[in-house]
Amino acid sequence: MSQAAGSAPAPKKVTVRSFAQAKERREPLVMVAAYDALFARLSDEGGVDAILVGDSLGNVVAGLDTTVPVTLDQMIYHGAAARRGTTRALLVVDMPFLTYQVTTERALLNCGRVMQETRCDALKLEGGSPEMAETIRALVRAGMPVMGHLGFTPQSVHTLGGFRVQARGDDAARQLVDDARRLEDAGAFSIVLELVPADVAARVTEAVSIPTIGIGAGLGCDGQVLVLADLLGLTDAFTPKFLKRYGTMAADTRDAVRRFATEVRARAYPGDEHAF
Ligand SMILES: Nc1nc(=O)c2c([nH]1)NC[C@@H]1CN(c3ccc(C(=O)N[C@@H](CCC(=O)O)C(=O)O)cc3)CN21
Ligand SMILES: CC(C)C(=O)C(=O)O
Ligand SMILES: [Mg+2]
Repeated sequence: MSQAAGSAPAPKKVTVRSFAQAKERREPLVMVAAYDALFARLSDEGGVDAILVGDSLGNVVAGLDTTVPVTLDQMIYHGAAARRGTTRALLVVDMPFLTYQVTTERALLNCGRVMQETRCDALKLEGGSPEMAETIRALVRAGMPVMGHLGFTPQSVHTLGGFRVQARGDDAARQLVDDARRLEDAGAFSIVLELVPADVAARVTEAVSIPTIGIGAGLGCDGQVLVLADLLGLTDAFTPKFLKRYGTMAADTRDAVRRFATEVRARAYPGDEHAF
């Protein structure tokens, strides 16, 4: 395709195919979780490969303790907003609790609604049971790309007994490898590995030909994901070991609000230059 003189080449749109190629070429994949057009656009411009409309929006946006109460309508609202800010990155939407676990038929209908109403590129589902694999197989057959999610699966926090590292020990590690192979066999194009020992995540990554995206899973994964608000330093009460903050936006925001308040109270804002 021709290119206007002087303009930078248009970055190629990321697809599930380019995800597979990244693993073959050993090029790390970069994903962030973002929930609206504003932060999706900034992430897209920052050059991420994928934007996840995560159900972590329950924690970050809605002030909940877990992702369990997040609804399908909420995911659709945020997914459609994030779509409007995303041009290059692959847009993935988390399916929320109980919208895909009951029957394969209900999963197909709910996932289809999310794809049609948000125009996202793919969906993410938690879990690696044989039942979940069969649901994923049906979704992929119907034309819906699926990213899996293993290790700590936050929608099961109550049965897992808290926010804890998973697959510690040889039996649990073997189980995780089996689950990952089952998801690959069912047609998942990628797998998030959350809160897993680094050596176990590396074993899983070697055992499957689809890319693994880690969060609290070490350097041996094929890519990394963080919640954008966390990496920006907006969520300063959230302090898991895996988190590295690349910004100080919580402090920056409080400071900016304080300065605005100070200037309003001092009648220093608006100045003549801000008035008509
Ligand atoms: N803002 C935000 N960021 C996230 O990464 C995130 C959410 N929300 N909500 C959904 C899930 C929940 N997540 C969590 C929540 C708590 C821990 C946590 O407390 N981790 C301990 C593990 C302790 C252990 O077992 O050793 C840690 O120190 O990392 C980790 C991930 C990740 N996801
Ligand atoms: C942390 C990522 C993987 C996620 O599932 C979310 O943001 O909801
Ligand atoms: Mg999630």
